[in-house]
Amino acid sequence: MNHDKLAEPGLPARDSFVSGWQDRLHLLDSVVSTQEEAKKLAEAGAPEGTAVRAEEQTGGRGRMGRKWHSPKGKGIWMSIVLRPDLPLALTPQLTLLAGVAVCTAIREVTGVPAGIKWPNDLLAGGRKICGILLESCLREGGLHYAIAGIGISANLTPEDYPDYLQEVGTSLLIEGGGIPVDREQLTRAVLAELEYLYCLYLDQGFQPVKELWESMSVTLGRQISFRTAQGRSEGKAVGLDENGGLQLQDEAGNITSILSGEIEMI
Ligand SMILES: O=C(O)CCCC[C@@H]1SC[C@@H]2NC(=O)N[C@@H]21
Repeated sequence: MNHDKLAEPGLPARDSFVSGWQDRLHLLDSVVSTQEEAKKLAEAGAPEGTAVRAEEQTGGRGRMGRKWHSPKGKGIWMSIVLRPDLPLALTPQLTLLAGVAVCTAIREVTGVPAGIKWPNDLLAGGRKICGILLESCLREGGLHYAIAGIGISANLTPEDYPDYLQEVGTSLLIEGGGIPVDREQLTRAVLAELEYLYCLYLDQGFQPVKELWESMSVTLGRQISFRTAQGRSEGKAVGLDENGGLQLQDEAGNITSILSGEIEMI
């Protein structure tokens, strides 16, 4: 890992940071899912930062077994190999890290005021513009590698969305007043941000990522409804815990964390 790129102490010198991950990008045309393509590369020993982007996914997948709509030439459908030396319990932090990186890149390149809904959705205008899927491969009970899948709805028009996504999905094109996104520029920015933040994380731990995530969150301060084994429950989102779980405060002031799952902001 390029620790020599990080200035010490404090935050790294961003201006002098040169991304190497941009040179490890494989561009493909049509694939079932870039997650599978990245896994093949990881199994063959590809170094971390190796990325696969496809023009189209015929079987793009989201969290919880959902399909991910990935029409040809319209988005950034990309998966990146990560090989952190990390306890399994901390892998959710990587999802949050990826969210911060993509949110930063989107704001910088397009000016669209994206925000992060815990844990991994990027929203603009209250609708989803990006989803992140982190899949872990285990070996001998530990993390062997992780694949960070990033789906950014860049240049989709309203007509590109099937009926079931019309109300919930949007794109950078729509939210940016009809200005098409340069997908190559945004891809490079995402990889540079991701590499930078990942180096920072390995060097300094979760705290800097946590603070950035909290500053970009559209979840904090909101009343949240979430599903538990006992049914639905509610609380006010007040912060992230040290593992990346969402801290919720109930009416009595008690704080508990949720580590995974889906929330609704009410
Ligand atoms: O919000 C979600 O449910 C996560 C969506 C992740 C989609 C991306 S697109 C690139 C990569 N390949 C996939 O099949 N899924 C991820």
